[in-house]
Amino acid sequence: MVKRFEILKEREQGVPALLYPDATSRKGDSAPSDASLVASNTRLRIAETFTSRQGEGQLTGVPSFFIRTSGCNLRCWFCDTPYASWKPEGKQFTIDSLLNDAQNASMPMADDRATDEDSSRGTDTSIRVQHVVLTGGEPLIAAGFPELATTLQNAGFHVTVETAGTVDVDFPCDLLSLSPKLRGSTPDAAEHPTWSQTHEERRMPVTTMRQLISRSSNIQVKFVVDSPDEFDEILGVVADLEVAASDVWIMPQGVTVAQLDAAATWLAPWASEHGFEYCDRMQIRWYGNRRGT
Ligand SMILES: C[S@@+](CC[C@H](N)C(=O)[O-])C[C@H]1O[C@@H](n2cnc3c(N)ncnc32)[C@H](O)[C@@H]1O
Ligand SMILES: Nc1nc2[nH]cc(C(=O)O)c2c(=O)[nH]1
Ligand code: SF4
Ligand SMILES: [Mg+2]
Repeated sequence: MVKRFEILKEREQGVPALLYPDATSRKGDSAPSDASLVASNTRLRIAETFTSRQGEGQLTGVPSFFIRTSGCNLRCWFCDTPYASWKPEGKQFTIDSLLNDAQNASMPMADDRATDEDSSRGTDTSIRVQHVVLTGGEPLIAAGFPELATTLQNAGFHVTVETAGTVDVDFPCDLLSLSPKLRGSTPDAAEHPTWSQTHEERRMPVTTMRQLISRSSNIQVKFVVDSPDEFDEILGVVADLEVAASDVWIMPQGVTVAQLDAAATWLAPWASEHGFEYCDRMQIRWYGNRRGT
């Protein structure tokens, strides 16, 4: 099921996690385009768009254009983007304008987002992005989402979808990044009685997740772990989803380097024991917990 990407080979060989060493290394001079792409005036509520490096999972390091839809059907107490869930913000964007923004997205090699590897290249060349990450909030509940994913893919972008996987929506993507929500994600019942119950009812529809997985050519299943009390639930869900251990990524709950470092001491060895990948949240280490990174 897993499609291996060049980036993976590069990472395994210790080569800097960057797909395009210079601006001329990709096909053509401009961003991906396709005459057959579907033009659309459909609008989606978007909390933010930004260009950054993928910070999590199998494509870590890859320059990407992020589109964050606003609104979520869950309420994780730890949600690091409350402006797309608890208190959704954002304006309506047409699919056309999002495609246009993705096609114009580039990352200066020498800006403050550059990694040490980039700086050591001694270049200030900009690179265009070929990867789009559709995230949220919960992207799958946004009206027009399948059309957005289709449009971006038809235009030549590699599309990653970040989702909690609670609704059975059919959409195209190149990487399904599924993050099932464990019981530790449920908000406090006394503080949020309604959302606590709704979240609990919605968070783990295994049959729906299996459907999403069955339609995807490449997957990663990312569990956010706040405590060792969640280990048994992870093992149960991995068995129910029937996914390979190598597709499972164990990610610490946390938005500071101190939290990530503390969690790694007890979480990374457990992941390794079970043959799971460990998912450090590199964007926190590169940029801090800043909106738009
Ligand atoms: C904000 S969510 C949006 C996509 C979707 N709603 C979901 O949860 O997968 C993007 C990613 O951030 C993760 N995440 C959110 N808050 C986090 C936190 N405090 N610590 C670690 N990961 C977190 C989610 O599990 C998911 O993998
Ligand atoms: N750099 C960076 N990488 C990410 N990978 C998944 C993200 C998300 O919020 O879905 C994310 C994000 O917000 N920033
Ligand atoms: S499912 Fe994702 S966006 Fe929704 S509250 Fe949880 S972490 Fe936030
Ligand atoms: Mg994020």
